[in-house]
Amino acid sequence: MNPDRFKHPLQGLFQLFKKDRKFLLHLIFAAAAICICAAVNITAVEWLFIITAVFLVLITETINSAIEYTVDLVTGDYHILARYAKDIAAAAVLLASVYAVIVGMVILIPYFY
Ligand SMILES: Nc1ncnc2c1ncn2[C@@H]1O[C@H](COP(=O)(O)OP(=O)(O)OP(=O)(O)O)[C@@H](O)[C@H]1O
Repeated sequence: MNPDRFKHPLQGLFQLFKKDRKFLLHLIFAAAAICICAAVNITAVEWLFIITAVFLVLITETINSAIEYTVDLVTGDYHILARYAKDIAAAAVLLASVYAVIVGMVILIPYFY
């Protein structure tokens, strides 16, 4: 098995931790959500939804960062297509985050009322 198969993705994650504060922020929110879910003892199916939501946000943020690097590599100056590409990539993160908030609310609110 090629060791680079893991080496390069792990280097990518390291770069994300180093340069992308939003990725770290998402991780902190995810950790907080997971602690609350563990405290109220949610069901296995509910865990699946929470974990899916967490990974969806992290994956979209990862792809968003890759798109930002690629756009910056290709365009030095302002370009409307660069703006569209970055804004649309950011929109993917926003949609995933909205999904995560909805899932969190639907699952957690009943535990508090
Ligand atoms: N080369 C460019 N040409 C036109 N608009 C750009 C360009 N680079 C960035 N922008 C605009 O500025 C915004 C912020 O871009 P930036 O590269 O700073 O990413 P960011 O602040 O890390 O964004 P995100 O919140 O999506 O991670 C983009 O969403 C886009 O609207």
